[in-house]
Amino acid sequence: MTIADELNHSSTAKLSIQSVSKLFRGARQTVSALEDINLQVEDGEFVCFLGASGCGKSTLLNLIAGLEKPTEGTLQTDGHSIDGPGRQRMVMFQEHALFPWLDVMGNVLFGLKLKPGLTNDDRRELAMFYLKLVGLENFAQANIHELSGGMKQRVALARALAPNPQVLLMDEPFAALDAMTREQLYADLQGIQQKRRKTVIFVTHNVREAVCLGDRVLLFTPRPGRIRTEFKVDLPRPRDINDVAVAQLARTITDELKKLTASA
Ligand SMILES: Nc1ncnc2c1ncn2[C@@H]1O[C@H](COP(=O)(O)OP(=O)(O)OP(=O)(O)O)[C@@H](O)[C@H]1O
Repeated sequence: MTIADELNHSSTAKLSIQSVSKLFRGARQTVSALEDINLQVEDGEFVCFLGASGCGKSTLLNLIAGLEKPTEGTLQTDGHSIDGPGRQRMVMFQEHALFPWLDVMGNVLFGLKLKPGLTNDDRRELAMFYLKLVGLENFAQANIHELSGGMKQRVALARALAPNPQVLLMDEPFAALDAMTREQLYADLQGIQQKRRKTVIFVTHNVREAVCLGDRVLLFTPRPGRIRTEFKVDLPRPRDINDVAVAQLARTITDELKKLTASA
């Protein structure tokens, strides 16, 4: 791909998960982290995984990332088997996992290191494009320790987006931030998704966050981890987390989650 292709075209892919189970076998016990997971995610769809601790949300995200292998079943993007990590599926974690010895630009460039067919100037242009997208164009030379928590997560987002992955995997990316910073990031993330549409899997415990961001919210229950039901979110965008309609749907989902967890 040329730099023009990179800038003008945002890659995305369908995700297909069929009959996936995951067992963690330990010396003393075996944990059924996921059982019989079937899921189709459309090109450019934003899907939130919601559920209590230990119901397998992160395990499923790690399987999609290729960081873990399923015990049974198959995972594919656009018909291609997922059998290891790759730059088509980038992960963003709760802790920014940035390199403190590199500046902001260096961190975003790191994500582009393995991208073939680009000159160093191309890579810098791309990195700057993504820093602008997350509102950090004036901080390219800043040190990581000079940034606030929200700014660090913006750098992590720019780094994850820069290789132009088909799928963006976000594991509670805003959980450690204060409420006001989070609200700003909800708005920004929706804006970014409008400009650079990706297939997004977003893990959260926060029901309102899921309703604010997701096209679809999947509810998980534990032991064994299963997807029990789903809600389509048809509210207009951009959504505000304090909006009455968001709060109402969040209430309905919370009630359902409580029922499911009690019966699990
Ligand atoms: N590497 C591992 N080895 C053994 N057990 C594991 C491993 N990873 C996860 N588990 C177990 O699998 C189950 C699902 O864990 P997972 O982290 O996927 O849940 P989760 O829904 O993401 O939880 P949380 O919301 O707390 O992050 C849990 O019982 C957990 O203890």
